[in-house]
Amino acid sequence: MARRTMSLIPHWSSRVSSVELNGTPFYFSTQEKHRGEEVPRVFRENDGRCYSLLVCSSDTIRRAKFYAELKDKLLTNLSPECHLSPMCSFLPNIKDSLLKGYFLKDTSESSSPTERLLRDLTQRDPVLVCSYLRGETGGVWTQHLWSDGDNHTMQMPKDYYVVPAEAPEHHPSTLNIINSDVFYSFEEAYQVLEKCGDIIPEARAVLELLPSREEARRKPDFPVIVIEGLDATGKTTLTESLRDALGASLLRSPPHCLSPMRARFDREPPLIRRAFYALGNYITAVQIGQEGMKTPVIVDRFWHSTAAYAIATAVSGPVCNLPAEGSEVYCWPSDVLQPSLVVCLTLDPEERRRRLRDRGQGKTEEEQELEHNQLFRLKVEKAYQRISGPACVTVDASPPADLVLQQVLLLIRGKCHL
Ligand SMILES: Nc1ncnc2c1ncn2[C@@H]1O[C@H](COP(=O)(O)OP(=O)(O)OP(=O)(O)O)[C@@H](O)[C@H]1O
Ligand SMILES: Nc1ccn([C@H]2C[C@H](O)[C@@H](COP(=O)(O)O)O2)c(=O)n1
Repeated sequence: MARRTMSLIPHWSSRVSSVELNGTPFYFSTQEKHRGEEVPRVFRENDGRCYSLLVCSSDTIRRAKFYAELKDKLLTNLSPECHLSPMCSFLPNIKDSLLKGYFLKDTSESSSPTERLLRDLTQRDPVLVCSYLRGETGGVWTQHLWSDGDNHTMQMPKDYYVVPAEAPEHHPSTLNIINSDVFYSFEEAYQVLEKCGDIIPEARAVLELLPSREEARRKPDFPVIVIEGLDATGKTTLTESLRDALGASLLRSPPHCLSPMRARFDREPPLIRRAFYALGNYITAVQIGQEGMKTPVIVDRFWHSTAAYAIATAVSGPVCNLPAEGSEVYCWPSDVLQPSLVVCLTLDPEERRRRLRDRGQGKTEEEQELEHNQLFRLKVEKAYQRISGPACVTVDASPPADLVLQQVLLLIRGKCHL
């Protein structure tokens, strides 16, 4: 913790903080001198005490695990007069500079219980705490960075004034996507699961099933057609019909061999969960390489799904917060086999809900989230459309199943000479 804190201090006053109040971000920064700026929105009309908690550790697994637990830990131990809002701190436009945490307003009578809890956290956990004090007149607020538990002699910077800051050009939640949410090489995803081996036994089981990097890149002789789309858009129905119509092999990502471990990884924080799905694509790629030497191959979900769901989860707020079209975030990894054609099935939300209802099966938490959260669904669809190399061809899946099949067969015949 101390090493990570120390490395933050030289750039401390260049950092911008964002606090989300009812889904809207409010930005503030800090500076040594006060030049008459107004009080940032989050501190206005505030008669409570304010604190910020940012999770920071150079150990990425520890950081991800602790952030995932922090909210529950705070809600369980803080008094009901404490109000938490999601918060982050970042260096504008600097990749990997995002720190996530919570902003805490405490309106209880005594500061002691909250401060005792926060002090305990700084001593045991990878968290950086600041308290904010209102000046006598209420016209200025200052930020005080607490020293961490294991380094009492650390030279702390002086208190800073907090002032409003402009919204950044790129939404802060996009800064850490690469290799935290989306993995662009086998090595990067492998390293995450390798580091988890001691705490998640299933991670070791996954590593044992992995192929070599060369195997995952082997290009088959026959065309490879990937079918993508949200849950219940008709992927299973279509992929099975395509298999029969083309005499093709049918594969899926994640592959069947990972099914016993999947539920465990679905409960893990995004860093670990996404590394699992990323590695699943490399196993499927090897199977494609083998089957594709004998027959055409149809694949139910592949890298488009892994990237689109990860990006949509990582980026908070509306669709316009997503990285713009052409961003490197949407680029296909150079070590994953490129399909000949990717088809993305789309369906209007009402019909999708009807099909989900009719099917009535259990769903992953993320799929339940999709059902409830229109914004998330729009972000997944937009991310699908922005992924390039190969891009996906969108097909309306609302006609009857045999018509959807005919339309996709036409696309395949046009693109793959089958
Ligand atoms: N073109 C269609 N018209 C009407 N109903 C359809 C059509 N295609 C599929 N369905 C029905 O919609 C439901 C969902 O289809 P399916 O299981 O193929 O979707 P899926 O995309 O594979 O879902 P998941 O990703 O959750 O596995 C099923 O009950 C299926 O019979
Ligand atoms: N290649 C893949 C396949 C799936 N996922 C994730 C994305 C969703 O959370 C979920 C959807 O899968 P389904 O319920 O349709 O089996 O799995 C992924 O990240 N990469």
